[in-house]
Amino acid sequence: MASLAFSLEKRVAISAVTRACSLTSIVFQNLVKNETLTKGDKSPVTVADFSAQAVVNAILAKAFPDDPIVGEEDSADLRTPSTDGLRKHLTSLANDALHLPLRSAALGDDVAEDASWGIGPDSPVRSTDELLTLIDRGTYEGGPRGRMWTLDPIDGTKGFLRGGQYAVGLALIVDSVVQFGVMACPNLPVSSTDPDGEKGCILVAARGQGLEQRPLSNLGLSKALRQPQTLPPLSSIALLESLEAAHSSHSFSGLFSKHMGITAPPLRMDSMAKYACLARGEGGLYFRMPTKGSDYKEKIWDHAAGVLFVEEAGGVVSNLRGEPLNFGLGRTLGDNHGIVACFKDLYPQVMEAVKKAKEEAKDE
Ligand SMILES: Nc1ncnc2c1ncn2[C@@H]1O[C@H](COP(=O)(O)O)[C@@H](OP(=O)(O)O)[C@H]1O
Ligand SMILES: [Mg+2]
Ligand SMILES: [Mg+2]
Ligand SMILES: [Mg+2]
Repeated sequence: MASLAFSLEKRVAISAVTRACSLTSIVFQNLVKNETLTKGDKSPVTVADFSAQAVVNAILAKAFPDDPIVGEEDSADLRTPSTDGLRKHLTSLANDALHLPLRSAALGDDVAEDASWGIGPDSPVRSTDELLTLIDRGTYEGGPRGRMWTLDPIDGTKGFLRGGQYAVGLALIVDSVVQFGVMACPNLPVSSTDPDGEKGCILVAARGQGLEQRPLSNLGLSKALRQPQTLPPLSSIALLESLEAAHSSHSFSGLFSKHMGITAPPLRMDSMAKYACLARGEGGLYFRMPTKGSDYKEKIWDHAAGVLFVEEAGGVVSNLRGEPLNFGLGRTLGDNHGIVACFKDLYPQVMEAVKKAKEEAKDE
């Protein structure tokens, strides 16, 4: 990334998501069962989701005080007497992450942190009330105009709980277009060709400036990423999809794969790490189809950074009608017509197979 566009956003965002990851790892190692709540929509949320949102929002609030934030979590469930213990734990986790030593320019100027963002050992201690208020900075409604951040403090909470893939995802949207994004994936192998090797990476992209990856263990080590430029044979393509059958129809993706001529088994994993994998050249295709009868609307924080990564890596993302995803409709992507992301050259074939799979599904 040679250009200076979004260089401050990049330093701030890397600082924020890596500090959030330090606390999610600690929580995973000491996971206390009664610190996982079930939300109104029946999905899980843990003390790590809330604390990570507080940390990222605290840093954004200092560095970009005028920018609104569309974040997944809010503090309502934390303001009841039964969550006293959880609130206390959140307060210590968030303060510990914000007080970690400042990372200096020795790592490289583009990741050097700044004490004016309210971080480092000398930064103030935040009270529980302040942290709950910071979580609620994420309640912005979104919309078509202006600058806004969108944050998923833990994407793939189910993956996080089972020791699988999860991500901390943060993106900057300007006038409905995702311009900048970061994604930290603590359980993702640094090298796709060495699945048993070092795990934990952060991917960063700014529109028009490409995609890069750094190991979480050494933020100074940046590597540019691009999808392979030549279309791989269909026999080597695997479809990336949710592990959770309730999040994406596995039966429809099976039909679709048949019409595509994909023979490899699907690559199922939790979270937006699927976008990171695709952008790194793994799989070749990411597919998401609402289950029958579902009225779920996709959330902007689940897709913003990932869509930018795939586009910067030379791929294409659309809904299953062939329309681009619209990040200017509010907190959701609007009516849910599924999502597909793939190599550009593969896209016409993909849309043809979607059409055939839809026709076949109609007859079932
Ligand atoms: N019925 C549903 N259909 C599609 N996505 C859903 C869903 N219920 C929850 N999700 C979203 O799926 C995300 C996880 O993505 P994936 O299925 O690719 O692992 C969840 O993010 P969180 O874990 O941040 O809540 C949640 O936003
Ligand atoms: Mg959630
Ligand atoms: Mg999510
Ligand atoms: Mg989440």
